[in-house]
Amino acid sequence: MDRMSRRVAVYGAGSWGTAFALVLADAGCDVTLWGRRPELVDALNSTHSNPDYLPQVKLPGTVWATTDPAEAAHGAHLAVLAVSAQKVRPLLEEWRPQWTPDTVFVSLMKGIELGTGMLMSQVIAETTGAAAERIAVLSGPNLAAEIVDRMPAASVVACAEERTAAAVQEACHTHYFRPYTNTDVVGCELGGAIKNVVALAVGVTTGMGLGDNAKAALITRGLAEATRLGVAMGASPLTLAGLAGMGDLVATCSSTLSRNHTFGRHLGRGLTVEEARAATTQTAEGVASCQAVLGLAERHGVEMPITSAVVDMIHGGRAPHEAVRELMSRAPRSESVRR
Ligand SMILES: NC(=O)C1=CN([C@@H]2O[C@H](COP(=O)(O)OP(=O)(O)OC[C@H]3O[C@@H](n4cnc5c(N)ncnc54)[C@H](O)[C@@H]3O)[C@@H](O)[C@H]2O)C=CC1
Ligand SMILES: O=C(CO)COP(=O)(O)O
Repeated sequence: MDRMSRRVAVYGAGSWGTAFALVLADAGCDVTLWGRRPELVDALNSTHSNPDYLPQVKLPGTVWATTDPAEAAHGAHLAVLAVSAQKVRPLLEEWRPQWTPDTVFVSLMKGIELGTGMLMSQVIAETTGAAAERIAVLSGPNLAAEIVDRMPAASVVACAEERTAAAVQEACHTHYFRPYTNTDVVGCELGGAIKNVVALAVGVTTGMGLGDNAKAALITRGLAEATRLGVAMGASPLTLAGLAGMGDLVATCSSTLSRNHTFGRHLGRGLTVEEARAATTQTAEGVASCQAVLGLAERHGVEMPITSAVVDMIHGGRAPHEAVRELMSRAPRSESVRR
């Protein structure tokens, strides 16, 4: 990357946008972090911390926050998107004129758009007009609260154009953050979105006190669901077996830091969906995206019983113990059945 391209815009000053701004700054980039709330942006600039999401972070002086999206875009060759997946479309439409024909977009978002069933890379392509060579996604086991403590983590940067993936990899490679490249964008995005749904299911069984065998079964069969849908949509099963699939399943389904896992635990302990929502101040993407994932599964003729159970619990009023009973009483089958 040339000198100019060391300027990066990160949109979304929530947990992951803030943590990734730190990674980029540690990798030598000058980062402008866009946030929508002036009081949070002021706090970021005056304290170099993020009191609302990650008070423990100490951002270096090369991270500057702004509420002005045009200021964020100015001179930045990378536009990193870290807002909630269901909220990004109108923002991209509004901001489109601020980017240049060279801007490379990097999605950090792990969700599928409700209504359209589009992956975030597809939403970016449709709203900005950018070609696939300029759209990358970053996905992997990357809990923001660990990253800001500079604890070791690996991730995947995927782009149809290997050189773009390599440029993004170079922009965010630090001594504690190790990104791999991949050209399988669909596999990486599906892995990131579906692990959130599986983490909700694991959270439910954890909240119900159903033990580690249940957790292992959900993680493994959740991976089977992700792989079936991925293959039907053109992804490589190896991608789902990698960091963006299995890796992120392990992190998210094991960690109490995960918002999806925590939301599921609330349900498993007997909270209603509304009570769980009220207890969750940050984005738990699986809550909305589970419906979009199930829609994709139906469109592609793929069975996803865990996803279906999560949709039933969150959007259909099904009690957790009923969902567990239904999953366990499904007709016996071979482990190798593909669809
Ligand atoms: N937190 C984490 O550890 C990780 C999160 N992710 C993904 O990153 C994405 C962002 O998640 P987080 O930063 O964790 O969520 P968050 O809840 O901490 O922050 C969400 C951000 O989106 C913004 N936002 C929400 N609605 C908006 C709207 N209508 N207009 C403008 N901005 C709006 C919020 O102001 C906030 O800056 C999600 O897709 C998540 O799955 C991916 C990897 C790790
Ligand atoms: O994606 C994540 C870790 O890789 C964060 O998971 P949650 O969104 O469930 O907190």
